[in-house]
Amino acid sequence: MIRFDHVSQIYRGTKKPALNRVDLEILRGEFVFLVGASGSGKSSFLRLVLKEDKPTSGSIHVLGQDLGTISSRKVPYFRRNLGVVFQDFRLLPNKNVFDNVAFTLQVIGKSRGFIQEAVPDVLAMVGLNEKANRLPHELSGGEQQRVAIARAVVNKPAILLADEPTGNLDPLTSGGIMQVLQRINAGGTTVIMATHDNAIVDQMQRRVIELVQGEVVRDELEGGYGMTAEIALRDSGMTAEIGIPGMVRGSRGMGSSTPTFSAPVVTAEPSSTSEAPVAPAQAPAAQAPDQGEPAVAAPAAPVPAASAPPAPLSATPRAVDPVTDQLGLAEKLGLRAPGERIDPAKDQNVGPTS
Ligand SMILES: Nc1ncnc2c1ncn2[C@@H]1O[C@H](COP(=O)(O)OP(=O)(O)OP(=O)(O)O)[C@@H](O)[C@H]1O
Repeated sequence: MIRFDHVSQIYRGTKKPALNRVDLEILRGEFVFLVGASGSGKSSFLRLVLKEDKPTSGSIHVLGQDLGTISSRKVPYFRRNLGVVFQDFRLLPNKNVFDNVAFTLQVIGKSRGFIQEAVPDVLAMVGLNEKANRLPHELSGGEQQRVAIARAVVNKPAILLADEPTGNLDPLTSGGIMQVLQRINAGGTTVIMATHDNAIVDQMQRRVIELVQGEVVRDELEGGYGMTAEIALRDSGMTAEIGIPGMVRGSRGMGSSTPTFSAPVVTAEPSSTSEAPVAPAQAPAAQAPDQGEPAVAAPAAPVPAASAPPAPLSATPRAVDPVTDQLGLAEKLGLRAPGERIDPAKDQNVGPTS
């Protein structure tokens, strides 16, 4: 599903590779944590999967396509297979929850009927069906992240890329977000999550790929956060305890005491706009536990497998252009090829009918 062959990334003006001869394969349906100290190359990896950057050397295959040969005209179509979630949510502040999620579908030209069915389904999946008419600023941080996740998966992406999705949330709220991501993964979507959240990684015991200075130093099927990454985390003062409902905090995974390299794991295939993004409602440390965090509805069906608005993944906190209009944002998110037109009739009157 995703294969990196000898991939290196050296940014212009730098000497040290952000990624250094990375070889790995991620199979359909896997849940993978990307861990490593700040600057170890996690976001660079995600940007390459999204074809937001081109590697300096090596080849990348995603969903059977050699990213080196996809024409720029086809990139927006390729990206519709990928959903992306960010630490800072990036919701459209003047649109309600329904319309934030519907926006992705409108941009790719889905019919009003499709939107009216798909959006409530995905909002129920993330536990927000009661809040379809709320504006982002009327939601807690955890709820805003659920909207962002709903938007990312409403078009059933095969792959969900999450760049520190719990980075702005308190531990309890983070646990709720992880439940949602687990549910999405259980529906068959491959999830790749870059994180500094050692407690989540230790608790989930999923595949862990650890990067140190752009090199894969550990690739474990059921790993913990790992000592190298943890030391870096401790030095930065960013540690947390979490509680993922239904999960017992287990012992550390092998390799947590000493970073070891093991061959990439093989797991079984699963069965199966004028608005700028809104910033987190509260600062991470100051945010109170998400009291209104909804109990998430049981998955009625496998979660829709593609497309978040693949917004650019950037290494540093992203500056937001407040004057970006919807058309510009859609193009920027890679949902539409530059110059591609959409039917304006489909762009209007999308919202809950009740
Ligand atoms: N656009 C860029 N131009 C130059 N250097 C870059 C660029 N983006 C990233 N880098 C450098 O590449 C290295 C890897 O950065 P990257 O953002 O991938 O790390 P990261 O593991 O995601 O870090 P963090 O956890 O802080 O988000 C760092 O040394 C960073 O400074």
